[in-house]
Amino acid sequence: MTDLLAATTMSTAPDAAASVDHVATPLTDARSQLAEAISLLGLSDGLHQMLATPRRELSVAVPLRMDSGESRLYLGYRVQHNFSRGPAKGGLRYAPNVNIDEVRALAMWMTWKCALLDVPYGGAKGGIAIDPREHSMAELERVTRRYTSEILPIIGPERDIPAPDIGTDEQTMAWIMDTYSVNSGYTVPGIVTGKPIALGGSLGRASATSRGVTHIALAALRHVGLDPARSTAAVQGFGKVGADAARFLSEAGVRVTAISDQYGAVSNDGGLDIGALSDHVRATGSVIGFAGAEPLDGADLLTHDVDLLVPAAVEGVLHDGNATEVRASVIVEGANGPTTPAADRILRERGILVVPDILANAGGVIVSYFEWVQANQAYWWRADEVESRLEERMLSAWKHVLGYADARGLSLRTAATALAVERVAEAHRLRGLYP
Ligand SMILES: NC(=O)C1=CN([C@@H]2O[C@H](COP(=O)(O)OP(=O)(O)OC[C@H]3O[C@@H](n4cnc5c(N)ncnc54)[C@H](OP(=O)(O)O)[C@@H]3O)[C@@H](O)[C@H]2O)C=CC1
Ligand SMILES: O=C(O)CCC(=O)C(=O)O
Repeated sequence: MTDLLAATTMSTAPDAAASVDHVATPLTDARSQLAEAISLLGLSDGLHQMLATPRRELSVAVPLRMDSGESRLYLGYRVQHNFSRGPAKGGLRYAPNVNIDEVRALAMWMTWKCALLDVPYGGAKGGIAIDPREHSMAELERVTRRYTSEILPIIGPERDIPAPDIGTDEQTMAWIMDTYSVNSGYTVPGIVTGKPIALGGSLGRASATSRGVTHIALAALRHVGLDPARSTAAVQGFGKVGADAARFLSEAGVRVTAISDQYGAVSNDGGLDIGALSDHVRATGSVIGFAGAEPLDGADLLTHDVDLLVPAAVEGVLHDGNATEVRASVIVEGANGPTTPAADRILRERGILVVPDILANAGGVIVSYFEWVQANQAYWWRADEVESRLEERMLSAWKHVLGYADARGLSLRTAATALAVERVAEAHRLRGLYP
């Protein structure tokens, strides 16, 4: 067995995992989840090695001329974890702590997400280690165009299709589409998803991840016997996913009592006014100081006394240091990788239902798939068509994962990962790539 798999196996052993959680990284977490699925499915070491290793990855140096005339250099990455079921697909992240191992983990999770939802893609992810808040729009445009030029040889509407993630948005996608199209000599709308509607984006993509999170959250609350209209929720992160998830939950009757961003949190036991909070964030850049709430420590949001917790920010926030303190009955992962394997074990022992990222936040990639299909056919769907097809896919996957988990006594994460890995393994076997 290679060192890679030896390390993976070690991190799944209960004793080792308990003692290494404080050094867990998204990549050790992702590999540990894969190892568990491989062992459950009885798949070979050879296939395990193949699925633990990205098929292709590119590291690029991205020079940026600042508005001041000064030059800076940023590191960027694009990792294509797997494309056995179709083109690689996944978001592009701009954040200061982006690194190759994080991008590898995020790309692997994309592979499982697409397989689980039966979207005909493999998994990819990209990132630049840059803080977008420190840059003007002109600087962000230059850095995006240069990064796109650097990764141009490996992306394409039939190869690898980027989309927004942390720190990027539809404007970023428009610059990528334009740079790619200029190099191709014609307009290629299918090169990215999550682009502006005016450039061939899909109605409903911007809010799709949050809509999907909400469908799953309402189903999960009902599953544990809680009436959403009498339930409370806390949401970590008030960005593209968290803000709309808070809004949709609130519209569905859930009382959202606490919300955080990277600067801290606010709470109101009577329920936060999400519209007013959004106005405050637009005006000030943070939830901090919102007049309709009390200040709350950002870390305390995760252990707030609520029925539903929606982590919708970054990886590894629920770990063995705080999982024993979580008071929610249901956790629905809007973010990718917010729960470490050690926290997963603690939460399961405590009877807390965790709906994993690869199921809960799949709404984004589902509507990205719809957008790609629409762009390729140059035929656009109505918003209600997009939304009803999204709901149908989310709830059908939820029932499938729940049934698989119940029948085998598994957690929802183990069930979802096993179902996804099984589909990817089948694609490898059918294509003759089964070692
Ligand atoms: N966008 C999408 O379609 C999808 C996104 N995801 C995942 O959802 C998560 C959020 O992505 P997205 O909403 O797009 O990103 P955004 O950049 O739009 O928002 C991220 C939010 O997280 C907040 N945040 C960052 N660090 C912390 C922290 N330590 N504690 C609390 N809040 C924090 C940010 O705060 P601030 O506002 O202060 O910067 C911001 O509100 C990521 O894990 C992403 O991979 C998953 C599926 C699809
Ligand atoms: O919409 C997409 O293609 C991918 C979104 C994404 O990055 C994710 O689901 O984590």
